[in-house]
Amino acid sequence: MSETPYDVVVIGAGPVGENVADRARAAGLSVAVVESELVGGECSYWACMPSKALLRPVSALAAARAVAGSREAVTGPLDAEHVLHRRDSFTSHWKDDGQVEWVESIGADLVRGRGRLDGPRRVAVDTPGGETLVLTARHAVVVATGSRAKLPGLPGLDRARPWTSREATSAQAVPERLAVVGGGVVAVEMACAWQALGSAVTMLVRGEGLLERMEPFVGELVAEGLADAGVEIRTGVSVTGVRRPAPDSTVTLELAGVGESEADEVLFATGRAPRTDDLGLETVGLTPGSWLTTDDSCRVTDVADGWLYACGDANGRALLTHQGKYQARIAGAAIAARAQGRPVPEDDRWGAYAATADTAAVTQVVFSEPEAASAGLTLAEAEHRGYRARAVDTDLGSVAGAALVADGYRGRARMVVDLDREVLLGVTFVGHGVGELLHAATIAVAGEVPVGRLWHAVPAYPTMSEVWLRLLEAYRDGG
Ligand SMILES: Cc1cc2nc3c(=O)[nH]c(=O)nc-3n(C[C@H](O)[C@H](O)[C@H](O)COP(=O)(O)OP(=O)(O)OC[C@H]3O[C@@H](n4cnc5c(N)ncnc54)[C@H](O)[C@@H]3O)c2cc1C
Ligand SMILES: NC(=O)c1ccc[n+]([C@@H]2O[C@H](COP(=O)([O-])OP(=O)(O)OC[C@H]3O[C@@H](n4cnc5c(N)ncnc54)[C@H](O)[C@@H]3O)[C@@H](O)[C@H]2O)c1
Repeated sequence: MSETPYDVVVIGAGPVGENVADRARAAGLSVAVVESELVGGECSYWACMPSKALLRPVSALAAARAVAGSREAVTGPLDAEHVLHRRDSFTSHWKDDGQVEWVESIGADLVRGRGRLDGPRRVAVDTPGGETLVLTARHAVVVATGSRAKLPGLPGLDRARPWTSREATSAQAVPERLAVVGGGVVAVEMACAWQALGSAVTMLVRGEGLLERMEPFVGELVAEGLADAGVEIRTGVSVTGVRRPAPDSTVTLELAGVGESEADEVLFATGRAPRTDDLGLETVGLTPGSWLTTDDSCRVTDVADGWLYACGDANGRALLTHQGKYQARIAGAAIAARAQGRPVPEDDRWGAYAATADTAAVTQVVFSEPEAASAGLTLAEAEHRGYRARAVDTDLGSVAGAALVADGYRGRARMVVDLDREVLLGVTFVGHGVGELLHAATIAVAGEVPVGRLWHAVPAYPTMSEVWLRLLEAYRDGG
């Protein structure tokens, strides 16, 4: 069997694989990128882009309805047909020509097919034409195969044709009743979108609230917003079985101790599993189906000779496109430096080859109505890590800029201060439009800007950013 040598072989052409390829090519390395579905990955076709295209009209409508004067101009609900049509254009109608062109433009070779490790530095690709190609890597193989929806092993589920995030972001018709199982980010965003598009949504949440990994007030305010929009939220409910007797019949969910719930479609938004199960991990001594543990340069820790890297969802560090792309930039730089014999210092916190933000300054926006946005640690995480930390809270609605944005603006902000160094460990906002407030917080956290210096970062009047003054005042006054 012929073998084609490259400096770097990337498995998976999602946003993360594309970015590793770009950085390696920029350093003059030869690169092959292997993709089994669409170049652009989950993010472009079944995750970030289509979900945000579904949610933006919800937020635009809420903005207009929140202000006297424009409120009276809004005469009806969302037009689902137009929203779905606009969503389709954001996925390029599930065609990847544009992204293929981009891969070609950086001078990487795209290899269509399913890639599998075939021993150290070797990748076997089963092509759509039925051939198997072998690619070898002089310097690095990068696993960027992402994640897929994880479904619980419930009786009847496999015959019930459940929606996962793929169907929830690509559906072409609005179900009359949609049950959503889960209380995490996918559940919240999709409940928000489909309720606004006309479904009667019921959320079946196993835990006590929504978005439990964020500050507790986030889940509370987001739940209020969803309930105001008409979503029924049932917490502390476990689904124990699913029945759909015929393909076009309704679906019945059996709930532990509280009867049943019926819907036209059911979305399981119950977390993610790494796409590493059919990847030949066993040929290099790793366990198929596992998250790939890496060091901060994204090099897989349990493989000798340092040739295997894992970036993006596949390493489980932070399941977000922007964090994965950040890892890709860092891994690409580290691969190039090591290939060129330049030093890559170990444990170089905040250095060019260490994805430090993955543990200290992860950013996330939940695009529900209201939005939630966070950078860095929650108070609970900070305390868990042993920081002497204090949370400072303020009501976003009391900021003049927020009152102008919406009549009766409801929102909240928190900063978590490291009392020993007087820098911020984390910041969280919830309220309409807070996603665009986040980057200032990100810079404060990642930059470890002293609280004393933040007083000199003067927010413009009257913007919502004046929330920073309220937070600093509350900290100064011991609040
Ligand atoms: C509904 C939803 C909404 C989301 N919204 C956001 C958001 O707003 N913002 C955000 O930051 N994150 C969001 N995420 C998370 C985001 O989608 C992921 O973090 C991101 O897609 C990870 O990128 P990746 O390149 O690691 O993996 P993916 O995007 O999953 O790409 C992996 C690629 O590898 C390919 N592949 C897999 N196995 C093989 C193989 N053996 N051989 C060849 N190719 C292979 C796949 O076909 C795929 O193209 C969302 C997720 C979901 C489910
Ligand atoms: N805007 C964004 O940034 C965005 C949007 C969507 C997804 N994402 C990313 O995608 C990842 C996956 O999101 P997700 O919502 O699927 O996962 P998640 O881990 O955030 O939430 C999973 C939810 O399902 C529940 N659950 C798990 N197993 C269950 C079971 N058997 N029965 C009932 N409930 C169960 C959990 O308690 C939790 O509420 C997230 O980590 C997030 O980072 C990001």
